[in-house]
Amino acid sequence: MQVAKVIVDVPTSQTNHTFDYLIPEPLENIVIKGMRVSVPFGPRKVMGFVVEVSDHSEFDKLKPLDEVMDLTPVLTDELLQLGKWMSEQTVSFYIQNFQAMLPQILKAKYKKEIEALTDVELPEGLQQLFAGRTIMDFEEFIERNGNYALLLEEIKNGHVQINYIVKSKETKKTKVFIGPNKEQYLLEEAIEDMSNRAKKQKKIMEWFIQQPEPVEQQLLLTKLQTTSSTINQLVDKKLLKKIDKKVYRDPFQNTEFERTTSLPLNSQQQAAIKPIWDAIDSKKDEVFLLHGVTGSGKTEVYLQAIERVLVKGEEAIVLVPEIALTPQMVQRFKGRFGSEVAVLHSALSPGEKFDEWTKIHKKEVKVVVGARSAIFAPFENIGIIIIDEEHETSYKQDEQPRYHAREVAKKRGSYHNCPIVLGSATPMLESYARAKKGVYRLLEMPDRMNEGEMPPVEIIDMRDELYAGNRTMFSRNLLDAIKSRIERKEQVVLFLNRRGHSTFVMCRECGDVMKCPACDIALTYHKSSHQLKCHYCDYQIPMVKECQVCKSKTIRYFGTGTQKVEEALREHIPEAKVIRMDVDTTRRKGSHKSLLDKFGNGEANILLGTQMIAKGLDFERVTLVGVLAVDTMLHLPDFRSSEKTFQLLTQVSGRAGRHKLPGEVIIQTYTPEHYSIQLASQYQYQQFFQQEMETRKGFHYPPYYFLTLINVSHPNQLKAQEVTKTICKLLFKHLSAQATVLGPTPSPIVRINNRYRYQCMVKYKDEPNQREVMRRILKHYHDDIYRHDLTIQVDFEPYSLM
Ligand SMILES: Nc1ncnc2c1ncn2[C@@H]1O[C@H](COP(=O)(O)OP(=O)(O)OP(=O)(O)O)[C@@H](O)[C@H]1O
Ligand SMILES: [Zn+2]
Ligand SMILES: [Zn+2]
Repeated sequence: MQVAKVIVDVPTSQTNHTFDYLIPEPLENIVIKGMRVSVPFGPRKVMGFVVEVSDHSEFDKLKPLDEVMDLTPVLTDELLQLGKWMSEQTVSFYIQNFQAMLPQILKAKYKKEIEALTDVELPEGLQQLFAGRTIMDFEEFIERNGNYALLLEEIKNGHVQINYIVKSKETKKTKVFIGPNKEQYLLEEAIEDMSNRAKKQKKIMEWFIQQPEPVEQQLLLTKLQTTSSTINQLVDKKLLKKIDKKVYRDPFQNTEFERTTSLPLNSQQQAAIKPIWDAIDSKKDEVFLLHGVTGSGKTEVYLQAIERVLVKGEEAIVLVPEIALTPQMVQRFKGRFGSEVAVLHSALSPGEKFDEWTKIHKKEVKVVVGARSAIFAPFENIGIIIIDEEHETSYKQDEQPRYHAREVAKKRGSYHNCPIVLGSATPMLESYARAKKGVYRLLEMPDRMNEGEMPPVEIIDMRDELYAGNRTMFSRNLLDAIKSRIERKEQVVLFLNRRGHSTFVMCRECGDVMKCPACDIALTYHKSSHQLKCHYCDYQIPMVKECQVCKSKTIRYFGTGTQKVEEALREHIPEAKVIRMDVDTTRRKGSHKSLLDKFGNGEANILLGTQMIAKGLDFERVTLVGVLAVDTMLHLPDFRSSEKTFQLLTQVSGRAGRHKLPGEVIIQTYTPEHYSIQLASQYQYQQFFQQEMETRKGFHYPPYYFLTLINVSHPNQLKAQEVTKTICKLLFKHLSAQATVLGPTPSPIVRINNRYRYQCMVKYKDEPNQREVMRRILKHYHDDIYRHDLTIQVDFEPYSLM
């Protein structure tokens, strides 16, 4: 008897354990760990993951499982273990974690087919079923009682493969390839016979004499500037032939990647890479923090570390934040490692994502470059994991499972005995503190690659502009500077902060921002009740009519959009050609790249955009970076707002003067004295670190304390509040006396979709049993959650406090 222990796709706290199913005889030894199966569950059939196969069960009368959904496991042993660990860490369901590791498409309904890949005779049992076809439905295989063992064997031998067919436009693409239909000397003869007028035809023929490999028709058309009718004429003459080829959907198919080779490293790069190489060679799961200023050559260090890994026959994962996963970034990895690289990010269609994942699964690639979820790449021989811009908050998933890619990376690192490299110009406070304590190994690259200085930063006090009668969003200096770049045919990057619209209130005379006396957090203006509130504690006051400091009546809420800025630019500098990049202009697929290409080609003077232009861009002619409204970020109700502002300013400034032309940065602000702005303008990471650490210590924030945030929501306000209150009480009772439990407090956004939201925050040093307590709380509310529309979200080490 064989029994499959299955985690079923029914995410509730009462089904969060394995269920036993009998493996029917024909599937014995076929069903193995890591495969998905279809099983009866109550009246339904559901999908489930096999996490173990055993020869006995504590239960009698087992139901048999229905069908296998995969013939090769989709999750490795390591990933199964990892999923279990993640579910414990994040207090989420096992099924959520396993699902999170797979491409979306595998969660949808799809059909499977079996494809014979060879002309060689297959074993009889299979050959019969195929009956001369190359493709057969998997359903048919089951109906006709096909032999699984035989099929598996042939999959292993590479003679057949399973294709997943999704009933939509996401199916595998076929493409028309053109290739020679005759041997080379016959083609040469044919050319001789052609009339002189057939120039176009000759050109194509010459191409295939040079290189006889079939090429995609589309590529041929663009390369040779020819037409499909010309090609068809040659096909009709039987000189060329058309071949239908199944191809992976390759999002970069039309991009050609110039191959690059390793650059000789300079001395600071050498010093940084040496310990990484050592860890690779000695298979040590050390965590490195590579702190290198913008333009210091971190990416080259990554590339050469990966090279070392590939030479050993091992694999590499590189994580890049979504918005930094620009064509320029992809280019650098594809340029160095070519078709060894798979790229995973959210702009890909589900089908494209699946194809990239399949390449990894089939071990056709050795390197994956991708956003957060690429950390689950099903490699089995990892030699290094690199996390670029490690301070980015997008590495934490903000829905269950709320995992942080850095923590998952460390876990995988210790499984594979490989180093982890965290890179940043502005490491997260937590990371730098760990490096200082020796938990991570610190590698510093303080100088820019081009020997250049960091571009000088000028801070403009917008209050002075106001006094001088300038009520526009551009200071006089910024306008002049932009005009001079346009004259000199240089380029400008204008950055506008998108986050934090109209939430905080500031005096335009003296720049004072209203803060909570107990939390050091900007108060948030609530339009509905006309109040100012603190989102960490209960403090609230009516909206003020005049500034508390200078008594001026010029109190304003903050917020401007990119569109407004574009209009204003047109008004003040009519001759400027502007490319605007924001959520609106980049919605269409490929528009991100085409806008950047346009800018790179010099088709515009100014690139105006939000967060998405702050990172990774490297344009030679950009000599001026302007920052329009940093204040919106500085005063978000978030204890990390100073840190985020510092990081952002440093990143944006890093876009200027990266090559031969010297750069300049202009920051406009109403609070020029703020230490984030001051220290960012002087590129003083160390001082910033020290000062910010003091603040965090004083207010009991990370890295001195850990936080846990519990968010409760319900359509009935009283219910949400009551539940939160009870949770606070329970936590107070069951956690140690060292933990502080704050709340219940209304969440910063009190109502979303007619649901009221309350939160409770725990600050603690060490609470080993808090996860157990949280699980018990969730279990306690099981009924309310599944029947009465209550949600409780638990977020350990939260990044978003909204
Ligand atoms: N050893 C080297 N020799 C010559 N040029 C180099 C070398 N290393 C890097 N460069 C070049 O220096 C420039 C900056 O390097 P890179 O983009 O890797 O820096 P970075 O630290 O990743 O920057 P950022 O954090 O701003 O993205 C690039 O144009 C890169 O090609
Ligand atoms: Zn004032
Ligand atoms: Zn407060």
